Amino acid sequence: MVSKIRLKSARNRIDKVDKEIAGLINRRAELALEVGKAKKEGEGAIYVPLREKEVLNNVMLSKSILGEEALRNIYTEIISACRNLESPTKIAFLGPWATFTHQAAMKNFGSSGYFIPAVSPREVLVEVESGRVDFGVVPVENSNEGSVNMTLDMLVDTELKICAEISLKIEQCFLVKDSKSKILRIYSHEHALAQCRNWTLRNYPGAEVIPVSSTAAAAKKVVKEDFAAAIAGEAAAKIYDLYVLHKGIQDSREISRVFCYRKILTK
Ligand SMILES: O=C(O)C(=O)C[C@]1(C(=O)O)C=C[C@@H](O)C=C1
Repeated sequence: MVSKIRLKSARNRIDKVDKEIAGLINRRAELALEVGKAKKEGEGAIYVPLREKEVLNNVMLSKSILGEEALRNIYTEIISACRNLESPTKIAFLGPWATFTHQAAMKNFGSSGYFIPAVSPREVLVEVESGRVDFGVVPVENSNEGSVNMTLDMLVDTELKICAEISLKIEQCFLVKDSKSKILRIYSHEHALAQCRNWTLRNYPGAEVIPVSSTAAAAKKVVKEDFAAAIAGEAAAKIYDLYVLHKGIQDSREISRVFCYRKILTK
């Protein structure tokens, strides 16, 4: 009985706090709109990575029992929504959906905005050059595999400007449709298969390992086929509604990629 009363009382206080938080977020959004209007008058860029860093650092000063990562994630989303309110942001990335480039783009921009997958790094930059999108996100380096030459070759020719670098810790996951099913085939991009080769041999020695064009393509295969698994990032599990059977299965724990995106210099 006592615990029921405590529960009810704590929930009532949560409801009250939520109202206050929602009101404060709204106040913040109104201020962001004001900043946005001032920027449009002065022709300043809506997206200011340095200012966003400053805001996040400022927030991190208030220690939270939620921990740094949780607080950062919450604030990334608040800033993302405010930025998108000032002006809707269009972001092209090397697709398809759920690639690590997509994950890096979301890590940097939050989830507000329009994310548009492109088939190659060249197409990403063409989209930015044409002004159809505001930003492009392309992979430039993978600490395990080295530089992504397709991207580096293009960076020499383009007039676009790098406006941020994004580092992402690659965490490969083993995705299945049914957690109890036997696994006969494992699909993924050749890089991801290489990153998880020892783990795969140890855990699924009899399974056929099949390279496909991307980790997202692997996830799509698993949606359609039985007895199959995909090696892909966690984002793919969310997008394709798959079950994460194992997480962090890459052989080297330190694999990370650096991404950059470039904004058009003059419009
Ligand atoms: O301070 C600004 O320039 C804003 O537009 C506000 C804000 C924010 O929400 O804090 C939003 C977008 C910018 O990239 C930087 C910060």
